Amino acid sequence: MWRRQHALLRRISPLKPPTACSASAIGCYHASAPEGRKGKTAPLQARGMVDRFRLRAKGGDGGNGCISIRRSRSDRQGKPDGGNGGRGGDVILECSLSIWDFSGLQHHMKASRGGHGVSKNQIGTRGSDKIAQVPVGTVIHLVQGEQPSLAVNKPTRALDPWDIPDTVEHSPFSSSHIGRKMINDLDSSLSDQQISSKECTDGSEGDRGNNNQREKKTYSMTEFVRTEDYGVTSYPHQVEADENDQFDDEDEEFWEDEDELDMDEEAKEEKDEPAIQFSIAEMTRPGQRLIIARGGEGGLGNACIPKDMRLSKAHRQEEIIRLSTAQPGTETSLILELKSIADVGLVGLPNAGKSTLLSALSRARPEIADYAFTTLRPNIGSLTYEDYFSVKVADIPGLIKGAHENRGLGHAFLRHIERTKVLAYVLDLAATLNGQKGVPPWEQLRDLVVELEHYQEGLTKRPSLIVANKIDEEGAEAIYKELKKRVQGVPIFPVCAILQDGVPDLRVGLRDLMDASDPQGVELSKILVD
Ligand SMILES: Nc1nc2c(ncn2[C@@H]2O[C@H](COP(=O)(O)OP(=O)(O)OP(=O)(O)O)[C@@H](O)[C@H]2O)c(=O)[nH]1
Repeated sequence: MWRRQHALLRRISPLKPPTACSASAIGCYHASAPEGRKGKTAPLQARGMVDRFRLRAKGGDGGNGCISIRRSRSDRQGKPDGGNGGRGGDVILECSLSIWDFSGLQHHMKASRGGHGVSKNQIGTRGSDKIAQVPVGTVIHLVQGEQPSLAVNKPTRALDPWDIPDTVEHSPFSSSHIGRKMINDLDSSLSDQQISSKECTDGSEGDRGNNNQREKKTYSMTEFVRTEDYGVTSYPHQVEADENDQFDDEDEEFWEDEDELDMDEEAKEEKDEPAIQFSIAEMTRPGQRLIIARGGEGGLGNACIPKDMRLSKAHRQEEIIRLSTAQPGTETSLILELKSIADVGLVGLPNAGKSTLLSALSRARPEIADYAFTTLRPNIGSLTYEDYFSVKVADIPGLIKGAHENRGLGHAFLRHIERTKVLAYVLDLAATLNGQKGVPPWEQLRDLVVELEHYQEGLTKRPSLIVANKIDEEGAEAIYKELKKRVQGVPIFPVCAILQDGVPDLRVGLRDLMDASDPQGVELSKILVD
């Protein structure tokens, strides 16, 4: 049990889980106090952000077509009247502004299967889709399976009974034309079977066909898209609830893998790494939808199978069985990663006043307290200028010296500033004042630059400025003067975030930096440290 929880914690956080065998500690980040500031540390709370998530998804299998003969007094020989099976549901990710991280997601998601066809030409129900909401800025890495595709809203042709979801409908006619088209589509999809399932990674042919080709022919409103950014999309077959899914437990193979995944998580992740296709898609706009696993097509009912197939009786029987068998849904294994999208990234040691500054600059109200690691997840605020120019500012949890060795909260959150255009180093002028055993601001700056460079080479070359915070504290003025002497090349703004002193100038400074044609980053050689 502990082993599984341990593996789970390792999976969602790059940090080492607590060593004590306490179930209550699961899900908490172990945050050590920064150097020189021991004593007050954040209480361990199970509210850490989940910004990396491993997800396995399976589309619902299609329902089988029905083979049935309807006889009557006047027609002793009878006519085929078996309905088509319904299509399985899709697993869909939807981008939402109201979601912060992946903590609400399930590691395994499965859409429900389509209903089987029934006699009297009744088609099976379409399986319900499974929709999960993810935050804006979600990047998707493909570990295994099919490329996800975006659902694009396009005018579609008139619905025929095959398209109507979630209903058992009477098919008005068993059109042999439709039947032939479906058979052709089915044949082409079977001949193009691709190896997508886990069992087939060794290159041998698998039973699972790639539904994509057939899918594209039958449904014209979906398109294969890679890493492209579409606007709000909608999907006509959406059904949220999956509670009454009578078929959920049927695919045991899929759920059996859960144990395997948890038990050998670390080993498996390492093994999988080389195969990962990084950043295959990004979800950047609210409402955007991405189909990550497709439902399988339903089998054909014998009413749809044309009589004039020129086959021997035995072969015809075989062919009918083949055509009436539904296709399985596709399976995918993904890693979701959250990279916030902001223009300005606030970086600083814990307690430097980043969250206070964010609340002074914007309407964001992050948690503020006088202990280190109050911020456990990134906060984003919006700074709007008089000309309605808007800048997004991200406040990430504090960095400490040695973060690249997994100290403090480590580098886990730096991905949130990877995309920012401008960096604002928030330095605490009061760290060494009033008997505090903190680090002087120029050393804070050096440590931050080293950590950022450890995370990503060249990151500190971005346009940067320095916020010398807590200028209101006694003795801070002298430290500020010393800082100006010791650091060259970037603008420094003295600020008291708590009273909002110097904040208007900082706003202008940030704007100038965004607009500047040749702004500079912080260079280690231009920081004088004893
Ligand atoms: N005197 C003074 N105190 C400040 C100022 N800005 C912030 N503080 C205080 O510094 C402490 C830490 O502020 P936070 O905004 O939580 O600092 P942080 O950098 O977000 O801290 P982490 O969440 O640990 O990363 C709080 O007690 C604030 O009230 C300031 O300008 N002057």
